[in-house]
Amino acid sequence: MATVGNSTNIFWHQCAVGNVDKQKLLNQKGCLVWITGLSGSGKSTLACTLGRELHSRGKLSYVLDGDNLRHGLNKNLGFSAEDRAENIRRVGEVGKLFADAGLICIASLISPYRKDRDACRAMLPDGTANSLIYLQVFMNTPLEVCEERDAKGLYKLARAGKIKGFTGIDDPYEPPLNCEIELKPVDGICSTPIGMAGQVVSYLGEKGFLHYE
Ligand SMILES: Nc1ncnc2c1ncn2[C@@H]1O[C@H](COP(=O)(O)OS(=O)(=O)O)[C@@H](OP(=O)(O)O)[C@H]1O
Ligand SMILES: Nc1ncnc2c1ncn2[C@@H]1O[C@H](COP(=O)(O)OP(=O)(O)O)[C@@H](O)[C@H]1O
Repeated sequence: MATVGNSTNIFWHQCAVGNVDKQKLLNQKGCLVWITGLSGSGKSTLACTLGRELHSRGKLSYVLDGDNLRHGLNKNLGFSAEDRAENIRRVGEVGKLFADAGLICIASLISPYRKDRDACRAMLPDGTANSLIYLQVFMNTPLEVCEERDAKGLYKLARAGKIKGFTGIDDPYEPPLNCEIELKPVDGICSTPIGMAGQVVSYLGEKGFLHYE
């Protein structure tokens, strides 16, 4: 019997089929690939391209996109630091469930605060002994490039003061200190989405996530 948060007198029910069985079934290892970066840095594009690349290799993945989840699961949250923290916490918990189901879960959220991202990392075990793992990908696209792209016109609105608390303009973004993969332009040129997804696929392959033995 346990007390967790505001839940008292609760019990953990163990199921017979565990995450190792599911990973064996799928011949892959469950994990949470967490993509962080500014709005317009290319997170969603990378997430979807990575999902497609994995699918073409017969690997099951699922994309949790911040913008999309705010249409449902997280529609009661805004962009205050507290709401962003709750947004990241919920997506971390959902990502953990997908990873537990044996999937390569790909989360793409701005997730501007280091402590919120680190809290998600801490939710998943450290990857030893076939356990689940959290891998952080930093889309280190400079603000000038994101603002120049301005695919949704939000930077223009933020600069005009019509959106308050916009990340990178009048709200903070804390770059990761401990990411597994950093993707940034070389000599001012961004790699293609397929090139970036290829880097992540290679990393997953090298670390043994694309098969189970
Ligand atoms: N104030 C403010 N700051 C940043 N972004 C804003 C804001 N208001 C709306 N948007 C839109 O919301 C998308 C980011 O949602 P996230 O859930 O990823 O944000 S966070 O992780 O909780 O910070 C973000 O999507 P992306 O551009 O895909 O990052 C924007 O479309
Ligand atoms: N690697 C890339 N090179 C050039 N443009 C890109 C790249 N990745 C994404 N884009 C473009 O940048 C814009 C923002 O991409 P998006 O994936 O929506 O970013 P985010 O999810 O971080 O807001 C889109 O117009 C997209 O086509």
